[in-house]
Amino acid sequence: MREQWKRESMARKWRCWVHWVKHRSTVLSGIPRQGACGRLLNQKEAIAVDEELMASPGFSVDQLMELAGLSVACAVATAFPREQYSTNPAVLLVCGPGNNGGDGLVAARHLHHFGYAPHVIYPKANQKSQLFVNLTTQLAQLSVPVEAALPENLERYCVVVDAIFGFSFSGAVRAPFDEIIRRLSSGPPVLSVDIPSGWDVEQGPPAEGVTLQPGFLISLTAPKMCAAHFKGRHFLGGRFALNDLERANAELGALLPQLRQACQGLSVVREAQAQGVCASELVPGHLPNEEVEARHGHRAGGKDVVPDDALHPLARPRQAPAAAKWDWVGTKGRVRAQGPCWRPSCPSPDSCNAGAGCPVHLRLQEQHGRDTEQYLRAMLAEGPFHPFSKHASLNEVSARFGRDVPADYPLPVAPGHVRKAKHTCRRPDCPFKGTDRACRGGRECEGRVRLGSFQRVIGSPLVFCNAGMRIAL
Ligand SMILES: NC(=O)C1=CN([C@@H]2O[C@H](COP(=O)(O)OP(=O)(O)OC[C@H]3O[C@@H](n4cnc5c(N)ncnc54)[C@H](O)[C@@H]3O)[C@@H](O)[C@H]2O)[C@@H](O)CC1
Ligand SMILES: [K+]
Repeated sequence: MREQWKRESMARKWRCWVHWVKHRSTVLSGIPRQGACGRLLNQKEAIAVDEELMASPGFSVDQLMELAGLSVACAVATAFPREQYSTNPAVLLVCGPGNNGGDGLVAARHLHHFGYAPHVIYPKANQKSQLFVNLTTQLAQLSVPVEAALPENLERYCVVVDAIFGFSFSGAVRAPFDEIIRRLSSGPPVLSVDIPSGWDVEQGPPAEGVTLQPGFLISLTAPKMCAAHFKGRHFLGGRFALNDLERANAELGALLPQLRQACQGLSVVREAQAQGVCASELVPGHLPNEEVEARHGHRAGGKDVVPDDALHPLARPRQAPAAAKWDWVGTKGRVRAQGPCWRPSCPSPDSCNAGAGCPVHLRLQEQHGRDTEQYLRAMLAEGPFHPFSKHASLNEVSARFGRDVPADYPLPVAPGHVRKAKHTCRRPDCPFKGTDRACRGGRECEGRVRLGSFQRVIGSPLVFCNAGMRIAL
């Protein structure tokens, strides 16, 4: 009986699995299904999506490139906000011979308008296509430098945009890009467009040789398989995906609410920059082996290039909440420490909030007596009273004269609302007995008696008063 139940259960599971696989493989129209991973696009799928976009919805290359380039510029503006720099931050854009390079040329134009100082390196300029000739002419008219060779000093750039190779790259990197990639691998942080240059579109970084390890990646339309090996901060740009593709790609589908908020062609660029809307950051967990901790971009030039507060909220390192500090229990309840003590002579400013436990307050009280005029003057010379202090009304005097209260300025020695405390301590050895300091026993008596202050109060001998016992030290 049990065996039969097991067999039926296995058969049920198998039928479910077959149904799921069949359903999944019938969604993408016009996109090769062999090797489809469902999560990340392989090279053939990426090319097919490109062709599909141009064939049926009739996107032109110019359109796609313009939107892709704008997304790249927005990703740069999000990762390296313009406001963090006093002058126009220099951005180096290294552009390759294909459309990936074209994205870089478009991004350079947008970055110029965003207030950055783009510098384009375009070693194998495409002179045959009118589109590329137009893009370089547009840059020339904005006085954006376009050169063939990588500059000697890369340190002055806040980020390098790697627009060398995209999803059509294959084989080993040929000259002159091999030397360029070698130099970029040890320079400033790198933001790769669609594919980190030199990486296999499906397998990821090459097993040997110098490898570019970008701290930032912006995938266009949908992440490709090599993105599974990427451990930096990941953006998604170029929102012209087909509905079929969105439906088929579960992870892309999960991102749709985020993508929908965004608008790729916002006319108000500042708003687009501020919200980072043109390039949506992927949430952790999107990629199969992505770890939240790996999203810092540490590997970009070996520096921690992304400040924690610039990370996606889910990717920020978790910090233990600061332990609540309590200063003293007063008649108004527990007073939370608000910050360091403001009194310059306070020996423990970090643990004291200038309240009743402040060593300065205790010292002056012992020195001049409780609530005496000398005490009040000495305290005002140290700064204002704690807002919960019974003398807080004297802070007006402090606000008026600062710490130099004139000697002839009358101070209310015993504020009317303050009841004079009675000495109720019943310890025979209470050090405050007979002094003008009223002790109510208990913790007040025990806790406030310190060796030094005790000596000052009663001179000698050194005696510690504790629960009525007399202990000679
Ligand atoms: N569908 C999309 O989402 C869009 C894609 N676009 C961009 O277009 C890119 C693809 O463009 P392309 O198909 O033109 O190809 P690539 O830009 O990837 O580059 C192809 C060029 O690289 C050269 N090349 C290939 N392997 C090489 C090697 N080992 N050493 C030296 N040179 C090599 C080829 O000779 C060719 O000139 C994408 O990655 C993306 O950046 C965007 O422009 C538009 C929208
Ligand atoms: K690239």
